[in-house]
Amino acid sequence: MISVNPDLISNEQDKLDLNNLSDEQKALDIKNLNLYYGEKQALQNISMAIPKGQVTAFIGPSGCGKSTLLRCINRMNDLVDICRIDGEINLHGENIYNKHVDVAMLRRKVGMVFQRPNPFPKTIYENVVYGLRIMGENNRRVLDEACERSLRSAALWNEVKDRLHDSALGLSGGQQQRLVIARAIAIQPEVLLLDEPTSALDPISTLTIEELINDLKKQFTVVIVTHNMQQAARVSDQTAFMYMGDLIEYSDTNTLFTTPSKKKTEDYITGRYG
Ligand SMILES: Nc1ncnc2c1ncn2[C@@H]1O[C@H](COP(=O)(O)OP(=O)(O)OP(=O)(O)O)[C@@H](O)[C@H]1O
Repeated sequence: MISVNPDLISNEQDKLDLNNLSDEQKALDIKNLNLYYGEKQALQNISMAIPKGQVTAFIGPSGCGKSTLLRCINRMNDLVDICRIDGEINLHGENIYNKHVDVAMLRRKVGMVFQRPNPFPKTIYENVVYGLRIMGENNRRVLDEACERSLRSAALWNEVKDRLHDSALGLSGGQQQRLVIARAIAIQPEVLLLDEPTSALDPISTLTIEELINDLKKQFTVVIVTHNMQQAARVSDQTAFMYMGDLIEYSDTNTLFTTPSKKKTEDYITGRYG
């Protein structure tokens, strides 16, 4: 049995009705999304609304389309030549797949952190302020403030404040992953996508990142892909279970792990297949 973080087991009346979120409550609204890699369809008619200021987890067996769906949210799949998408992902009521959408601008609003920490071979400071510099910000005071604020938000400030000008490559894996999170949040995105952010980390670093995720949702909407059901149960407010490109069940995390409504979900969470 998967144990759900008791902090997340809210009263019935506090639960969001995921099928009837108001526009103000929605960070993202995915509608009838289909995705094909060449001939192969990898996502089938996905519709779901992702609430603001919460953590939403995508879970499901390997190859079910979790990362593909996550990558759709900041159009990372545009980089895959054979990929074709129809349907909508609305951010502030506008479909991010509309022709005139500036993808660089979209990725400022929707940041992403990958499985393996990928700091640039630069100093800790330059990693954090990288996005701001690209946006043309060179004011030292602004950069210093953003650096400290982002490192504090990423729970890394105390560990690195005396070596901001050392290479980021000298940090441990867990510190590097928090640095990459600091880099992603320095430009103050609205949504943070985390693609298996702890799968390359040891248990202590994993715990630190999970605690961090809980804090990040005070400032950002977080969407996380995880292989690890316990992790989804610990960190997310709602969970989407996917299977072979279909969204099988999407509900608040407590309900999904304790009283799933679909047989496939139950089989998965009880370990009947993985
Ligand atoms: N670039 C690509 N080209 C062709 N097929 C792809 C590509 N990326 C993913 N796929 C296929 O799409 C399907 C979904 O893959 P995806 O990586 O989204 O699954 P996943 O649920 O994240 O899996 P995992 O947990 O193993 O990372 C799989 O069948 C995969 O082989």
